[in-house]
Amino acid sequence: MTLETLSTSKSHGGVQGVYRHASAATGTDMTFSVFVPPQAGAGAKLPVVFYLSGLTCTHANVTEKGEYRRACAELGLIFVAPDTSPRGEGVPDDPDGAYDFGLGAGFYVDATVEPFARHYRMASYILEELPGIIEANFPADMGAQAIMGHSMGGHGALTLALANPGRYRSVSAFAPISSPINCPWGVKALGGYLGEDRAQWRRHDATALIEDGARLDALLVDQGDADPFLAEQLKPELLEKACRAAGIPLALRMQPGYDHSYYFISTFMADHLRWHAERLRFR
Ligand SMILES: N[C@@H](CCC(=O)N[C@@H](CS)C(=O)NCC(=O)O)C(=O)O
Repeated sequence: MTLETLSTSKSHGGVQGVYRHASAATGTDMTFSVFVPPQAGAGAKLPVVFYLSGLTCTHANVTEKGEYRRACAELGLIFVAPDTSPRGEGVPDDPDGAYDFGLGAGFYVDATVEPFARHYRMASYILEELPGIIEANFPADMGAQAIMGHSMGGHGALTLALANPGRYRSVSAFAPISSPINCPWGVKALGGYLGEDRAQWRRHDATALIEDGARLDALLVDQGDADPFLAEQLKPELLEKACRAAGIPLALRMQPGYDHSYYFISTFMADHLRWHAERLRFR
């Protein structure tokens, strides 16, 4: 596998890069960004935080607006930001070009329904292929991985962590889709990618996974109370109820006045990275 370097720039003493490769998982080229902090070098292996973005995003949204580099440089964290779907020739999109399905909206599942099953394999990409590429090309300690995400990416972070115990040492989310089987974005996406057998959907729903026995050691979630998607799509109360019943320590911080944007995310990004660093260091 050849990794093509699209750009590298020094930042906060480290290196912010953007890279592209031919993906076996998706059958397309995939682009991602990586920040390597200044602690790299002399054989040091550093913990890795994977950040999964939300609807309409590429790697670029968080890379340009997430304001994670200062904290990663202080804490010695590698920060990896993948794309949210396959893209390119032959990759099917939403039939109406809607923003909430298809391109920019892979939902971090492996699709089983045609015409999406061929390329839309974001779960395999995030869980298997991308970590292998990070391990082979960056000074990463793959025994110290964390995952976080926003909105659709918060759903991705939660579900991938819940379904793969032991893989990630810590999990956090900004405004996650808490229960896709109970909101319009999720019903459309899971139906479109997985078909109408709703029993299959539960394996891709954080709240349902917890109800069905999956566990996390702890969970940090920030949610703006002025987020326009809060009541109809995000529904943190469902996640809160499931965590309470399961005894999962959830820090759900309702943030007054904050919306769904990167102005919100960037405000609390350093808090999340510190929270991850504490759990990545002590093991
Ligand atoms: N109003 C948005 C809805 C999608 C949206 O808010 N996407 C969030 C993630 S769910 C986002 O991060 N957008 C890109 C950005 O703010 O840079 C649109 O129609 O494009």
